[in-house]
Amino acid sequence: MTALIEIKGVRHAYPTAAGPLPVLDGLELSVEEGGFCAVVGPSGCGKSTLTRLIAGLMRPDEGEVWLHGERVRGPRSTVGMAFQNPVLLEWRSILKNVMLPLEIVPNGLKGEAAKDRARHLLSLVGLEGFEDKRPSELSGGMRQRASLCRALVHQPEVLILDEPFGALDAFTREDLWQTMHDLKAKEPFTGVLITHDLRESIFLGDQVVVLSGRPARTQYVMTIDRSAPANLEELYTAEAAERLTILRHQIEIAQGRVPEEVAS
Ligand SMILES: Nc1ncnc2c1ncn2[C@@H]1O[C@H](COP(=O)(O)OP(=O)(O)OP(=O)(O)O)[C@@H](O)[C@H]1O
Repeated sequence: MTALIEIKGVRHAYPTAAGPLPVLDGLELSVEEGGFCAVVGPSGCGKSTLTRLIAGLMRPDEGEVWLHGERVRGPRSTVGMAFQNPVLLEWRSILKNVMLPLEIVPNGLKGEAAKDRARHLLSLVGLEGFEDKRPSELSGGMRQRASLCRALVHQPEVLILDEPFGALDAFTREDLWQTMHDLKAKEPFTGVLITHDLRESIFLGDQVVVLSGRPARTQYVMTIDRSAPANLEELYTAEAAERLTILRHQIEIAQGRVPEEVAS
């Protein structure tokens, strides 16, 4: 396996009226091709900044970001993104919302091929029959499913998910977690998931990275074997409870609520 995403010694500070605000401090991250990395950390530690760096939407002050052996120096169409707010365009049908990236990326599918691709993805997430609806006619969970299809329609190398399930109720969220696993089995991608939900991180990730408080560095990395098909029942095992305890402890360290030596 080769690393598809490599982040090496990334440092970044935002200029503010009060002077530079250091956000990332020597961050290291490596995600293998086909891997799914869940990133957790205290609020405001720099998680979204990390996603913007991977997508090439900004460049770090120091350090390097590599995607598939190429240094990231600008925005890349080979990255798909989905956010907590699905931001679908109300004047377009669900099908046309999903097709949007194909109109923007160079060499995207056109015409019937584009429609077939969008329809295929919508059927994979259980939205067959909703292609002609407007976004406001769908529930929040359905809109988020459509947004996932839109993020994947141009077969991006990397799918970045920034708290995509954060605004959903607990049952819908768990449904979407299972949908993510089904999607990944049929539409393989390399994923980075930003989340505040530790259960989500261990259910979806094969790697969970805990960032320290701001300025963030990589504080702790947990790897999870994903060779067996995912099943929500696995969240109720002793192994899951142990993982959650470890991660909760790491978050407390990151928040400065527990000294590092107490946890180790
Ligand atoms: N463009 C900007 N200019 C100045 N400061 C910024 C900018 N973008 C983000 N920040 C600040 O940088 C810090 C990190 O922001 P970021 O959104 O990356 O954190 P986060 O971990 O994703 O936050 P949250 O967990 O609350 O979603 C925050 O203090 C934020 O206010």
